This record gives sequence, C-alpha cells and structure tokens, in this order.
Amino acid sequence: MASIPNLNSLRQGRGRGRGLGFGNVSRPGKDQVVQGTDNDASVSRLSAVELGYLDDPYATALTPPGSATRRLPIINRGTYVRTTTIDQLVTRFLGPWSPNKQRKQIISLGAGSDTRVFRLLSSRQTPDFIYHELDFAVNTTAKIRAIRSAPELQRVLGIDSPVSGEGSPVTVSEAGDALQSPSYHVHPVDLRSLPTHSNPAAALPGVETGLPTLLISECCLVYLSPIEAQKVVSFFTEGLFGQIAPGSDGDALGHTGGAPLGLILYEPIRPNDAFGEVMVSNLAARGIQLQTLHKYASLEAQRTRFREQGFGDGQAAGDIEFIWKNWVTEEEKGRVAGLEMLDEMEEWELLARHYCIAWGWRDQAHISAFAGWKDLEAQKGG
Ligand SMILES: C[S@@+](CC[C@H](N)C(=O)[O-])C[C@H]1O[C@@H](n2cnc3c(N)ncnc32)[C@H](O)[C@@H]1O
Repeated sequence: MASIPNLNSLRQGRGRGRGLGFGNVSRPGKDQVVQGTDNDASVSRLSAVELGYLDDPYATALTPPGSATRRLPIINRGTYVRTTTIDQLVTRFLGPWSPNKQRKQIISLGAGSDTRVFRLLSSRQTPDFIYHELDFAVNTTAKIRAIRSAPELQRVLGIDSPVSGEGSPVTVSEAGDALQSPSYHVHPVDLRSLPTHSNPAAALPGVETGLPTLLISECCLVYLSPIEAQKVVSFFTEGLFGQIAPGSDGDALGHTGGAPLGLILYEPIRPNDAFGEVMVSNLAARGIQLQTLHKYASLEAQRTRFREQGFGDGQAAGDIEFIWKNWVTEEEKGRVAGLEMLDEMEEWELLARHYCIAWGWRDQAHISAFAGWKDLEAQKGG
C-alpha cells in the first residue's frame, strides 16, 4: 500500500507533525509534491523486496540510489498485498500464453518507477502484449535515465547496446522523456491534458485502439479532482477506445463501446472514520490532498463509479484486509508472517481496511477479454 506515501505518512507522521519524503523540498508546488510521491512508492517496493515479501529483480535499478529505507512491517505487508493482487488481476487479463493469441494492451496511469512491465517482459509465460506508461515528464525522464544506466533493464527490452543506438529496437526522444519500443512505450504527459486533445489517438502514439486494453491507476487518479479524474477515464472509454473497431460485431449484446476495456484502481478509502481523518490530516501536513477520496469513500462508491464511467459488464472491489484474508493462501500467509515480526495486528487491520483495490470492465460479446476476472471473490458490502 503505501509505497504509497499515504500509509507511510499515516504511521510515521503520527505525533511528529511531519510526514516522510518531502522534508528537503522547500515549498514545493502542488504538482511537484504529487510527482515526489513516486519516490515513496519505489522506496516501499524496494523495502518489501529486500525483506523477501516480493521477488522483483528490477526494484533496485528503479529506486533512486541512496534512498533505500526499511519500512514498517505493516507497510511492507500492505505493499505485498497490493502488488500481488494487481499482479494477479493483470495475469488473469493477459491469460496463459498460447500461439496465435490476440495481443493485449496495458496502459499504466502515473506509472512512475513501477517495475511491472519489466517483470512481465522477462517472464517466459507471458503472452504477447504492449505496455504503455504515462507520467509527468520529470518522472518519465528519471525512469528513462535509470533504464539507460541499468544493463538488466536494457536486456529485458532486448538491447545489448546503448538505447537509441544504431539498430536498437528502442528509441528515446531528444529530450530524454519519451521512449518507444515494440512492446513498451513511455509517454511524458500530464493526464489532465489528455481530454483536451481534439485527436485522442495523436495524444498517445503507439496505443492500438482495437486491442483489448487494461488501464491501471495504482495510486494515481486519486491525486486529480473528481471531475478531472472522470474526464481522464472518459478520454479512454469514450475517446480513444470509444469507437467500435472496424469489422467488429461487438455490439451484438447491446455493447456500445469499442475495444474491451478494463480498469484497476488502487486507492485509499474510508476517510470519515477516526483513522481516516488522521490519514487525511497527515497527508495534508505534507501538502498532499487526495482529491477523489471523499467522493469515492467506500467500496460501494467505487463500484458505482465503475458502473457510471463505462465499465458496465462487471465491477468489484475489496479492501486490503479482505484481500489478505481471502486471496492469500494459508501457506503464503505463513511465509510472509515469518519474514519479520508484525505485532500490531489491530493497527494492520485498521490500516489495511483503509486501502482498496477496485476493478471493472466492459467486454464485447465475442471476445470476453475479461473472462479471467469473473470468478474472483470480491467484497459485497461497502
Ligand atoms: C504514488 S505514485 C505511484 C507510482 C506507481 N503507480 C506505483 O504504484 O508505484 C503516483 C504517480 O502518479 C503520477 N501522477 C499523478 N498525477 C498525474 C498527472 N496528472 N499526470 C501524470 N502523472 C500523474 C505521479 O507523478 C506519480 O508518479
């Protein structure tokens, strides 16, 4: 969860009046604060990896040098649940590898220094896919710089020689903030600008509008205002993927959209109880306002959001505590519990109830790109 500054600030900012991560930034602009949250995300990921919660050979290369910090056990467990849950949803969307399988596409909003694309590309079992990452230019530039200096990341992209060199399958923009390759694209973009494009396809070069596509917002849309977040989602549901693909009969069961489209969100919830109020005020002390948090304050509100924003074929959600209890096997729970002492069970449960993963999808009658999600157990109550 808290690579996520949110949890860190909640736990570590309590009683200290100041949160983590921004102590050296003097009076940062609002966007700079939001951009800086990626640092917290990568540090938390590396903490969980170094302690054995997650197996991720790319976490070190994508965390700023010298910033490794051991997180609290409850934060590490949260990072573990959030990462493995999204991994599972992604794996089920991509499905098992098989020859001649239709290519699928993933678009990660506010991807920051996320390692998922490298883990997927290096896995032999993963079927063919295209992966797009979107973030502010300052963060895409840092990521591309990290790729350029890490041979293990370059190997995953199929390059042995420097990025952009002659014959390289990877090209980088002159400004160093955009990257294009056959399976992986990095787009420097402020998400809030997307809905203003008169030609949506030109806004994100390389995106294929006919492919079954999964959008991921891992602690990203929550930083936008509710109306901005809604417009960004509509940019994809109605703009970029709004037209029925040529030759498609996907409308046969009354589906009016274009390509099959899904969305996974990872966000805090329940800001209105005592714990939620502390969470909100600790974040405010760091200049962080989670703008959609009050609008989508419960699991039910999240499901309604999906239904209203074009994901009419299925909507589901679970908080991190429910997912830990119900999705993680007993054997895996035992392994994780043995990694480090976690005494604060009450605190863990409280914290884990304040973060959720929600997902929803629209399919096409003859494609059923999201069939793998249908039998997943979610929380029924809000
Ligand atoms: C908490 S970090 C999460 C990073 C990554 N998704 C992860 O979970 O590791 C939030 C990310 O969203 C990005 N972000 C927030 N608002 C954005 C916007 N309007 N446009 C582009 N990126 C944005 C930030 O720059 C940051 O990289």
